[in-house]
Amino acid sequence: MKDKVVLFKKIPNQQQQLLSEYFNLVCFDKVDGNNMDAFIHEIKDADGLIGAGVKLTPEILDNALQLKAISTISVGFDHFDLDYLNKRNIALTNTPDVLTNTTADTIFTLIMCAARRTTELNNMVTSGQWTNNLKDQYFGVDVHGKTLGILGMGRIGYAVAKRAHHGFDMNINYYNRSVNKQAEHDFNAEKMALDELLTTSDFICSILPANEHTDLLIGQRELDLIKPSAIFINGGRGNVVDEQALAIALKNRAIRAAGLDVYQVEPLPTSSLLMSLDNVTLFPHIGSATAETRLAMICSAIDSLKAACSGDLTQNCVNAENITQ
Ligand SMILES: NC(=O)C1=CN([C@@H]2O[C@H](COP(=O)(O)OP(=O)(O)OC[C@H]3O[C@@H](n4cnc5c(N)ncnc54)[C@H](OP(=O)(O)O)[C@@H]3O)[C@@H](O)[C@H]2O)C=CC1
Ligand SMILES: O=CC(=O)O
Repeated sequence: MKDKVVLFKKIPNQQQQLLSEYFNLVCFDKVDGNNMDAFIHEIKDADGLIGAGVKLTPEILDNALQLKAISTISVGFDHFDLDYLNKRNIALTNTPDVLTNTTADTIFTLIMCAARRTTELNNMVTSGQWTNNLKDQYFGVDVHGKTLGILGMGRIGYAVAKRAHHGFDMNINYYNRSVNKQAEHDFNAEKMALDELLTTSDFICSILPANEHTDLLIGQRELDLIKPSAIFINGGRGNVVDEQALAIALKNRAIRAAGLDVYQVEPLPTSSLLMSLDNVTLFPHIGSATAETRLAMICSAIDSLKAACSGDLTQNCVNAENITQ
């Protein structure tokens, strides 16, 4: 008999068809407060779940009595309680690698936009205020040749460093727990303590995942260490940074500018101070959002779910070592 799988995100028909050939499939285009009861009813006898954008709490998953595997269509998995999944012996798979280059492209776009003030200048043109040759008060700063400090030299950090080093002649510093020998070899990257990286970098770029050690890693004390001429980028997770303290630092020009794709609360509330600042570029969490990459993520998530449901935990299973077969 086929395993029962509940899909909780709209995916293209072709990929949905693939899933239904392999599994007994139940589909939800999305799950929210309006259809949570129906979703909970369907997961009661499900073997697998696949989707994105829903925080599947222990309270919800307690209803899924025979669940073997969850496949999240994202590389980040901080919206799951891993200890709980381990206790329940539920495998969790994610989608690393296929989104690395696209996310690095997005992060580099933020670096460029923040440095060259593209949002501010675009608004100036479209509001009809471009009436003369621009004075130096509108000039940006160079990116090439500067020092980039990367928080989180993992897959995406490495891909950002590659663009920065080879494309823009940037010096690369990084903060990580482990040494990234590849980055040190390929880009002459230097591993540093956090404080040293913050005080010496012209661009600081966080691509850290959310975990208990990274929560509010960049608070007021750390922001105070950043050079007033420096630019702060966050493409990892919003809870790494004290967003209110960052907004105040930007407002006071204690930091030149910022480029953000992720926030403590998403979607970013309209009441956020960040919304009223002209020295910040705000993206709506679109790091991996190209047509090609989102499709690749869906395909990867399907392959990993098939593997995990059949007992093969070698494909992108983040808690393989805690699952007993
Ligand atoms: N904006 C967007 O749309 C996207 C955001 N992301 C985010 O980017 C994150 C990174 O993705 P990816 O590069 O593939 O993941 P990796 O696991 O390859 O990289 C994460 C890096 O962070 C480091 N790290 C983790 N915890 C700490 C810590 N406490 N202190 C210092 N360093 C730490 C890790 O090294 P070490 O453990 O040795 O310290 C590792 O080098 C994802 O988890 C996700 O949250 C990903 C894709 C798209
Ligand atoms: O934030 C996106 C992800 O894939 O993680």
